[in-house]
Amino acid sequence: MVIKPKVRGFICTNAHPVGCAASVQEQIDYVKQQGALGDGPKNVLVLGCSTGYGLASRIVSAFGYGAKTLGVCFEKAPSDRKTGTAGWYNTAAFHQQAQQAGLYAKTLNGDAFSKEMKQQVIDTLKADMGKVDLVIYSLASPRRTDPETGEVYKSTLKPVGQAYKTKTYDTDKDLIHEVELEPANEEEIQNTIKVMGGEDWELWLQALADADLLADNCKTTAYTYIGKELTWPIYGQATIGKAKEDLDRAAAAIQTRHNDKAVKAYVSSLKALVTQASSAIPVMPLYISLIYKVMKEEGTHEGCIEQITGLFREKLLLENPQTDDMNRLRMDGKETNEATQAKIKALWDQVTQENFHTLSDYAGYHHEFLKLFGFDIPSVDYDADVNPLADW
Ligand SMILES: NC(=O)c1ccc[n+]([C@@H]2O[C@H](COP(=O)([O-])OP(=O)(O)OC[C@H]3O[C@@H](n4cnc5c(N)ncnc54)[C@H](O)[C@@H]3O)[C@@H](O)[C@H]2O)c1
Repeated sequence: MVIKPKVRGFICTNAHPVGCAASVQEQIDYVKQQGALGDGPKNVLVLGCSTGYGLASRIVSAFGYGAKTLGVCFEKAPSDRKTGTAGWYNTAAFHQQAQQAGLYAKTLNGDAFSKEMKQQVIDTLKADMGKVDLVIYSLASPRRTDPETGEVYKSTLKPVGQAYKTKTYDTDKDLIHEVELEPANEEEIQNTIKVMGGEDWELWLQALADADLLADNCKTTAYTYIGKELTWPIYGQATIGKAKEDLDRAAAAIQTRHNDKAVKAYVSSLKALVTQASSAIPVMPLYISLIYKVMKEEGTHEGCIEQITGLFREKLLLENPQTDDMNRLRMDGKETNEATQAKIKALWDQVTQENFHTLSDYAGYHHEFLKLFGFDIPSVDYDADVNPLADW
């Protein structure tokens, strides 16, 4: 099968197995180039392990620290006629590399919010790995089925309190235009918290504790985006921000609840990057195209793998890491500092349909977007016939 990108709106509906493998390889190579990372986790559970920040966390754990990794993801398998999702191919490529390197890796594909998946993870840990010393919570999902009631909750991306009018960039139509986003009602806010808040993170830690699978001094982190004034109305202070605030509550609750094991639970704030999750958020493609421009000029541009390598090395794995006043680990300083934000704000105010492609790094954004699905990678021959089937 010859596979070319099929982009629909903010998503690409297919993926390239060879391209995904090349992009996983690139991340592994980056980690290996860092040399010895020192002492680290031995048994890592990564929830949301197949793309974006979760995949990078898994790669750093395995190839940076030699850890055994158990991953959970929600991906579609390929068939003879249809490609699998990028996360499927990334996972297949990760397994191939891990096997070659003699690293234990197992991945369970299914709904991480369900009781069944928690049980499968527990059974796998008991059979193969034993207690975990690091749990990464990196799920990004538009919906969640409550494991007790079966009710399905959907998250929304809306401002809170008042309507918000802003510039946005429509990647599909190549158009800068104004959007007015209506504020969420209370039910929409609560539903978003139910999906992207901390409840499921707490349930995971509780399930592991009940099965006696938390190692002493186990660390756990969930990822957040805090951002600044430009993104607050649609992120930090919006429905998704309310859900992320709930992670702060959950982190404190996890530490108190699992104090007997001296569990350390942190929310880690990462920088804005092109991932499947962020491309779906209004305003983010415009904002990210502008920060790519500014941060590349400043020499501070980073991708998922650089952010996560830094997080592990400089913060998460330290005994007493520096935190902000909410006990969060901050890796977003190069984006959110006043000087960088001022440059982005200046571009933001100037940007129009006419100057967008020169003022912003949309070319860089678009390249990264295609790369998420294994496309636009120079070393890959996209005219070649490839086998869409892959497994792990
Ligand atoms: N992308 C950014 O700019 C950014 C910035 C800071 C923080 N974050 C946060 O990082 C976390 C990960 O986001 P990402 O951007 O890497 O997203 P992503 O879309 O690349 O990854 C999401 C992962 O969750 C898995 N997943 C989704 N639903 C699932 C389910 N029901 N069961 C099992 N697995 C499921 C997917 O398979 C995938 O592995 C999120 O909490 C996000 O808010 C993202």
